[in-house]
Amino acid sequence: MLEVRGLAKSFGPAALFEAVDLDVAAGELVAIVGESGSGKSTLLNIVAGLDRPDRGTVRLDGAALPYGDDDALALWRRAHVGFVFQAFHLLPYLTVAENVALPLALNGVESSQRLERARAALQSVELVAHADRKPGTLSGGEAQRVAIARALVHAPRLLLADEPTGNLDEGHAGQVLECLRAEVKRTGAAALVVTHSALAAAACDRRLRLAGRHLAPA
Ligand SMILES: Nc1ncnc2c1ncn2[C@@H]1O[C@H](COP(=O)(O)OP(=O)(O)OP(=O)(O)O)[C@@H](O)[C@H]1O
Repeated sequence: MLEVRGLAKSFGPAALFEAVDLDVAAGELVAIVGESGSGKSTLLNIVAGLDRPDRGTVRLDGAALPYGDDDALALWRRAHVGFVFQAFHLLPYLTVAENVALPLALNGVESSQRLERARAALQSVELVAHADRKPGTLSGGEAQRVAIARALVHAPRLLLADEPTGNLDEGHAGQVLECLRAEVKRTGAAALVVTHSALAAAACDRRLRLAGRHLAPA
């Protein structure tokens, strides 16, 4: 479903990576590991349409990302990508359900349908009982499960997670990884998980290492 071919990126004279190839199937979780500074987040950002490659192509369901057109790229990202960040990035002044509904508003879903879909997404991550609370009252693990519900509420084809367990202790990390895995399998999204955590990498179906400017099985 996700098809990356010959991807290259440099900042300045030294190449961060070159000729990166990557395929991710529907419902598959692939971990990207590698030393700090090897370019994992940059690779994720290029696949997300937040950054552009110097060379190479990224295709989703056969369609190439429109890197040459800012407006088309923003629309593509909004419709097809769900993002989970290390620091959750929930808006503190909105309720949990309102946070989860945000991607629906951005994608033009009618307001009458948004709350119902947000509650269904929260049901999937077993947090519907917390729908009316503010994010500040949740544990880290709960906050990240809300972020997973928000990332998937608009049924994106691609789920991208950058250090999703980086702010969690091992117990919460385990719950979040179980949730992430179950949700990816349920929705059939293709998932890329950038991580330094052996626990998180082990929860994925495959592990790839970015090192020496190339991506290879870990
Ligand atoms: N916009 C930018 N301009 C210049 N250099 C950048 C830019 N973005 C990233 N870099 C550099 O590219 C290198 C790779 O950064 P990146 O964040 O992709 O690495 P990473 O493998 O995700 O690291 P970490 O594991 O520490 O998060 C770093 O040396 C970083 O300073």
